[in-house]
Amino acid sequence: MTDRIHVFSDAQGAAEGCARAIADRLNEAIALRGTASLAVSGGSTPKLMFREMVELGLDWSKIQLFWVDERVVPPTDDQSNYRMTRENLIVPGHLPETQVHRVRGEMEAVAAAALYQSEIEAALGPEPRFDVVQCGVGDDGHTASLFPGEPMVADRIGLVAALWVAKKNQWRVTLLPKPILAARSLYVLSSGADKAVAVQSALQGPDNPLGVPSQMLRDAEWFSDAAAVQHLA
Ligand SMILES: O=C1O[C@H](COP(=O)(O)O)[C@@H](O)[C@H](O)[C@H]1O
Repeated sequence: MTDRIHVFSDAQGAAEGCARAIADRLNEAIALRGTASLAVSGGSTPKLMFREMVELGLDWSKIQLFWVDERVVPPTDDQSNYRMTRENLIVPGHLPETQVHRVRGEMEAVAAAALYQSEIEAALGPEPRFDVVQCGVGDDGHTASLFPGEPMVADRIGLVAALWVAKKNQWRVTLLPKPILAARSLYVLSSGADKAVAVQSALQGPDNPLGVPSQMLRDAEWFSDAAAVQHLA
């Protein structure tokens, strides 16, 4: 294991470690540039991290919040990444709505992706560099909404895409690798024994980014509990 992998005894510890690292990088960006940008992932893993971020007292008036990916569902839907973030970070942390740049999941997917890209470009320019991108890893090795077999994992030009994810029977909108890998700090939060095989494949498996899209995160900094890294050598 390398020093880029931070291992904690449990999911709460990993979430706190990741939250603190994110907060430090955002505070540094604010001190340097007066503003900061953060793109977060969805699913369920970031909930603990968001609750910790609320406690850290960040100056959200200076932080622009984006998402790594979104399910194309209304913002009130149980599956909405925005809804999960709203419940665990935006409302309890009193984030100003002006700082929140959500994917319009209630729109048709291609139009939602185009609108999201234009919102990113308006905030960060045509070659966006988020101060922090926080990714997750699915138990199948996906990251963002780039699932195994998705050729867009090789795209190094585009910023945002709409894509049909057959295994989820769902449209998604996702950041593409270029803006993810261009982040000033790229963090991965992964916890739980159900992630152990995916984490091992991502970090130490034979090179196969098409089959294991989270391999594109090999140079990122990882925050994991012991269960998720149990197969790492
Ligand atoms: O579908 C998604 O899954 C991944 C992993 O979610 P988790 O709940 O297993 O941690 C997530 O990173 C992504 O944002 C989400 O849309």
